[in-house]
Amino acid sequence: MTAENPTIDDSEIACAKINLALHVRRRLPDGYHDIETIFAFLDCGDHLSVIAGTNIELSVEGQFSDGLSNSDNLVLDAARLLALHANIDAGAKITLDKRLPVASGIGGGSADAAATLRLLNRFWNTELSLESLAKLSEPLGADVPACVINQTCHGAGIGQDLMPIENGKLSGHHVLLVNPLVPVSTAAVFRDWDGVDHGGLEGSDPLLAAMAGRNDLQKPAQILAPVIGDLLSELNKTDSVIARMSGSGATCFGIYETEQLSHAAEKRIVETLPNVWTMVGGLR
Ligand SMILES: C[C@](O)(CO)[C@H](O)COP(=O)(O)OP(=O)(O)OC[C@H]1O[C@@H](n2ccc(N)nc2=O)[C@H](O)[C@@H]1O
Ligand SMILES: Nc1ncnc2c1ncn2[C@@H]1O[C@H](COP(=O)(O)OP(=O)(O)OP(=O)(O)O)[C@@H](O)[C@H]1O
Repeated sequence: MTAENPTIDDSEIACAKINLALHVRRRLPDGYHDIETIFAFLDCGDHLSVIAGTNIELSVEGQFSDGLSNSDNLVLDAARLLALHANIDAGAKITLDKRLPVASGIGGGSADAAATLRLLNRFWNTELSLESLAKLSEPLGADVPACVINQTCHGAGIGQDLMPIENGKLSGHHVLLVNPLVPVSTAAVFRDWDGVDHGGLEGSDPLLAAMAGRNDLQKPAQILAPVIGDLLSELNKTDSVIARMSGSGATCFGIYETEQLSHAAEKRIVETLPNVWTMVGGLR
């Protein structure tokens, strides 16, 4: 067993998260916001692996490792949180292969923290249920519990009141992610939200609810990163059933009925837009 050739038990995918719709309802006294959202997850993302070690250590590699710390990282926060909670003096040498752009609205650090909890829960035999891991993860960030659950969920509160939902009409669809390689700060985007409650989500089928919904953070994000408008306009020219910004941006996604259509859209997008990062995946 090596980090280069991990067995399934020693590795975990930090699946990219998208917000099929994101309605901001209210600013809270602590500066956070009540939202209503539908989280969905791709079957691809960052890769984590672990081997035995005396201390909890992290090494970061991969396309987006530049500038990411191996000492101040959500992966380490998650590992320490689990060790403390389980009251164990365990070590782990973790490797993070960073494939998702940083500060991009698709989970990133949140998905890494969540994957760390699932991975170490197996590696250390701490045997917490997924629901307990999700609860434990709340202090790590608003998106982390949903990333722990790692399946389509309705989210309320600050995004941590979760209800898993069936994929319904979304089943079998594929997703194209497009990021303009411009980092966007989540806090800055929430700060510029217009402060108006435009209403909640309607309907229970995630695809239909998403189609009827919106992303209230698009406007403020697009002021910070105008290129979001170009991404959406190009995605809308493909065969997507929905094209929308995810989270606080700047990543936008298209949803397609087949894998073939998602790859055709990716080809078109990279031919049209210079300097974008793309990823295609199935929905979990
Ligand atoms: C935009 C979303 O990605 C949608 O799923 C999330 O709401 C953000 O989740 P996240 O990145 O895990 O957020 P955190 O790391 O907890 O918070 C980053 C910053 O975003 C703002 N924030 C986040 C979540 C929320 N419901 N309201 C907020 O106002 C706060 O200013 C906070 O300081
Ligand atoms: N493992 C990690 N991967 C990415 N960012 C991390 C990680 N650990 C800590 N961070 C910090 O978290 C910040 C937010 O990055 P992240 O990629 O999680 O944002 P995001 O994609 O906007 O997430 P979300 O969709 O949850 O809002 C970064 O500026 C980075 O410094």
